[in-house]
Amino acid sequence: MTSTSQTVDRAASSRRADENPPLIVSDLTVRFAGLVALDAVSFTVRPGTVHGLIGPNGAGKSTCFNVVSGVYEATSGSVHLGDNELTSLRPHRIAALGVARTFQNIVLTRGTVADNLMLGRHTITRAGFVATALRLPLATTEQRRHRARAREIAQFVGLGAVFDAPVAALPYGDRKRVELARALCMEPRLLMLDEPVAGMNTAERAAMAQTIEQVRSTLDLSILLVEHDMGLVMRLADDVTVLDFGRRIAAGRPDEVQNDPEVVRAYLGSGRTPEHEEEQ
Ligand SMILES: Nc1ncnc2c1ncn2[C@@H]1O[C@H](COP(=O)(O)OP(=O)(O)OP(=O)(O)O)[C@@H](O)[C@H]1O
Repeated sequence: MTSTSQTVDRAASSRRADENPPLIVSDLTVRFAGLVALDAVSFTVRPGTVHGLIGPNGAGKSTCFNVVSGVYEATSGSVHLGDNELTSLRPHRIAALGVARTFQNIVLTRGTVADNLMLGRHTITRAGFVATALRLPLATTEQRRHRARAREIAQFVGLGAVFDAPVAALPYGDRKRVELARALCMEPRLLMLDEPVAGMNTAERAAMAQTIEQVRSTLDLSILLVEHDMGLVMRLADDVTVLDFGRRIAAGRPDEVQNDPEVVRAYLGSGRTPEHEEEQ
């Protein structure tokens, strides 16, 4: 383990054991006008595990992400992070409980890597806006502490050398890493990764997979992973839930669901197979 991951690890292990609760999705239903995007979907992300949420296009994966992070309202059902019911909360309250997400289509083009990572720290900054703007001593000390932590996290995901560089100047793969680092800067208990390797070339995918493995083995958090690259899901996930037309059609270990006849049928119906999803 590198000295950077030891530092990041120390911060994570200083948390209490009960600070990594399960995410429990129960009978979640979302309707848009006449369309049922999610139909009584249930699954649990066990603490400290990687849970893959997969399915063909339009299966309901993003809808599920959007409900968990508070962007969409559930029609019925519930989402709990430990004892906390998330379905009635606004996105910033859910983020404050330790749920951080990355976005499929990144739009990071402004500011430096450091600026973007400090946005992630914002949810856990105690000093108020006015105190920070007036550069009051306590706020200045806290800002310095947050910046040091942001730099550690940048180093952890391999962005240490470009910490002060403008995001717009970075290659695509590194911008996806900024998105991951921004989410990690929120010190999440649940990290939701929405297609973390979409649009990447083979080398970038392999490097990102390694980084996610390192995040998982070093930090005390759970990961909910939506990804079309089945190779990545099979490599990283402990459990997998498969959706099709908003319904859960299979759940279990990656090797179990990959060979499930209903999963194969769903992917064949969509014109792809689970094994070949990454080649789309
Ligand atoms: N805001 C919305 N308004 C109306 N329909 C929506 C909305 N968001 C999603 N849908 C519909 O809900 C269904 C599920 O979409 P969703 O984006 O959740 O699927 P997905 O599994 O994430 O697909 P992909 O892999 O293509 O991202 C689709 O039929 C989609 O058109």
